[in-house]
Order: sequence, then C-alpha cells, then structure tokens
Amino acid sequence: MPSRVPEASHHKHLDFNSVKELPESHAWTSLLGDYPSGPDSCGVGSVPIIDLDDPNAQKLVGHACSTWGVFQVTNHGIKNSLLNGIEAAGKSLFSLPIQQKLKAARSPDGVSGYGVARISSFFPKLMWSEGFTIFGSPLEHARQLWPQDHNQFCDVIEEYEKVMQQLAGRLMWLMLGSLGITKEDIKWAGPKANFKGASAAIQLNSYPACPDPDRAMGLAAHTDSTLLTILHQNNTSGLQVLREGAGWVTVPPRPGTLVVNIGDLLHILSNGLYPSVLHRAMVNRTQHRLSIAYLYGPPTNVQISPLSKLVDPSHPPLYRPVTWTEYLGTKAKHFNKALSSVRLCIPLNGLVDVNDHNRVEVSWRQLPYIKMM
Ligand SMILES: C=C1C[C@]23C[C@@]1(O)CC[C@H]2[C@@]12CCC[C@@](C)(C(=O)O1)[C@H]2[C@@H]3C(=O)O
Ligand SMILES: O=C(O)CCC(=O)C(=O)O
Ligand SMILES: [Fe+2]
Repeated sequence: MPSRVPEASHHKHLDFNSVKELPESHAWTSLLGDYPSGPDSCGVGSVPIIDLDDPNAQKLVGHACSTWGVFQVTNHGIKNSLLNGIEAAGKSLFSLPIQQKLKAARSPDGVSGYGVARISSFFPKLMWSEGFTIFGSPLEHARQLWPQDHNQFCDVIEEYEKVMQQLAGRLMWLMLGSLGITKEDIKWAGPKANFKGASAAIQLNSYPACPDPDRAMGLAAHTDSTLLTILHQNNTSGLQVLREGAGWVTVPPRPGTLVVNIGDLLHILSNGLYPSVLHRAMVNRTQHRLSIAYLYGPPTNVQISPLSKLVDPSHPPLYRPVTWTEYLGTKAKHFNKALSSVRLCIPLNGLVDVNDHNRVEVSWRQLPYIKMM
C-alpha cells in the first residue's frame, strides 16, 4: 500500500482553470506501465452492451457479471433529457469559482459535499479531478453554492434519484435472477420486492482538460463499495476497467448508454460469483470530462452476507456479514484491502472461522497500487 499523504502537505483544492502546467503534486510518474492498455490490440473484446428489452437480457446480464463485472445498458428507460439535465447541473456546479465551491466543502468526516477524491489520502499524488457527493438531501449544500437559485439543481437531483432507484431495482433482479435467486430469498427487498428501502449516493465527477494527461490520473483504480453502480459519462472517453489477463479496457461513451458495474457488496452477496470490477478514470488534453455515478446499496443497517442458496459444503461462505455503513467505514480505512478484510479464512478442515476477520491476502487486485510505489 502506498504511503498516505498528510492532509495539509500540499494544496489539495486546485483551481484547474488557472493551471497551465501539471504541478508536481499531481504528476504520477511510472503510472501507465502497470498493465497493458486497450482491447483492440489483444482481441479481448469490449465491455458487453445489453438491450434491457431483449427477452434474453437476464442471461446476458449474468454472463457479463461473471466474466466482466461490468456492462453497458440500452433501453433502460431513462430519458435523454434527464441525462442532459444532470450533466448540465454538474457543469454548472463545477464551473463555479473555487471559493464558491469550497463553501459546500465536504467536512473531514462527512459524506456529502465538494472535494477531492476521498481515496486521495492513500496515494502519494493528487488526482486530476474534483467531485461532489450527494447522500440524502442536497438542499443545504445547494443553498451554499447558489444562494439565489438552488431549486433547479435540487429538482434535477430529486428526479434523477427517483428514476435511478427504479432502474437499480430492475438491474438487481436481472443480476440475482441469473443466479437463481427469487423474491423470497431477499427479505430486505421489501414486501413488494422493489428494494424500496435501498440507499444510494450520487457522485458528480469532473475531470478538467489536463496540460499533461500522460502523467496525470483522473480517479485512481478502485472498486465501488456498492451493490451496483450506474454511471453516465458525457461524450468524453476516460473510464477504464481492468480485465484479468487483458489489462485496462476503455469503456467509450455511447450516447444514451449507461455503464453498470458490480460493487463489493454484490461480490459478497453472490459469494464471489459476480466479482466487483476494478476501474479508473483517465484524463485528456482538450476536453472536460464529466461523469455521474449512482452508487446503490442496501438499506444501511441490513447485514449483507453470501446468499444461503449459493452456499453449500463445497461452496462455503467466503465473507462474513457486514452492513453498508460498516463496509464504507472499512473502505475509508483500508481502501483496497477492505474486501479481503471481511473475507473468512477457510482452513484445511473446511470449517469456517467466523472470528478471523482480519486476514489480509494479496491478490491481483492489489498489484496496480503496489507497482506505483
Ligand atoms: C457511498 C459511497 C461510495 C463511495 C463513498 C461514498 O460514501 C460516497 C462516494 C463514493 C466514492 C465515489 C468515487 C470512488 C470512491 C471509491 C470514493 O472515493 O468515493 C467511492 C466510494 C466507494 O465506493 O467506496
Ligand atoms: O468517472 C468515471 O468514469 C468513474 C467514476 C467512478 O468510478 C466513481 O464515481 O466511482
Ligand atoms: Fe467507481
């Protein structure tokens, strides 16, 4: 694990508009040599695109989840006007003067607000991006950002949350259905099995054009601590996913298409059958990139553990139960070791020791960070 950067060791909040040269604080040397890039040269294919109206959608989703951990969806029911609306809301936020944005700064222990990527403290260099997280009502922060006129922003966010919650529920049943899981198996999905009590955060990410993109990192490689994440990107490339044996594969934006990726909690729930995908965001010299992530999780206090239908003597539970709140805390503390820190030890006699919560294993997931040091 790279050494952490002390909070005050350099200026964290950059006014990207005024910077003409990449500052040393943001220069990630030897970064791009960690894995080969691009699917085209080695023929691994590209991230699957699934039409949600396809009668075969469940099977296609299941296959994409077990092989890629990520897929793109069309015919998802989200209007283009709303996607444009949330993009415009993000643009309007990030184009405010830095002093104004800092009025809505995320507090050191807080979740919501404006700030640098929260995983920054795990890296020796800062990332070429800024973010705004919404968990619960955006009203207070929106008032600080636009004292005269915050309604437009809040209305778009509210509408986005409403439709994304429905889409996320639909995706959950496609994913779970493909594992043979039925509505009776997930009590916390609620009496109508529509995941009404689920929680979610919206993360607006801004990646300004960068004077030296080959030495900069937009958002460092990570997995999401979610069940699933639905990502809308503007018309600028930057998202890459890591495919074992192939390297970093770019997920180019396609108008009206949303990216869905599996997070650590679905990895746990599926007992490792649907692995969470490692991904990152790169930057470029000329275009401002914007992405909006809908980070979807269970009700915050529900214990998530491998589904009993997926567990038997030859497939023992790989993870101990954990709530979303607890897991987010673990991620904030242990970052890329969070998932293995909730993994159970399977001794040779096959009996699981539920108290051994702290085993740390080195897997291919950790290589990108180790190589960076
Ligand atoms: C619900 C959440 C997931 C997240 C932490 C957060 O509380 C809100 C922001 C999310 C995000 C977005 C960018 C990448 C990420 C690793 C991060 O630093 O903040 C994720 C967090 C996560 O999935 O662990
Ligand atoms: O900007 C992107 O494409 C990725 C964003 C992301 O990974 C996140 O918000 O968790
Ligand atoms: Fe992410």
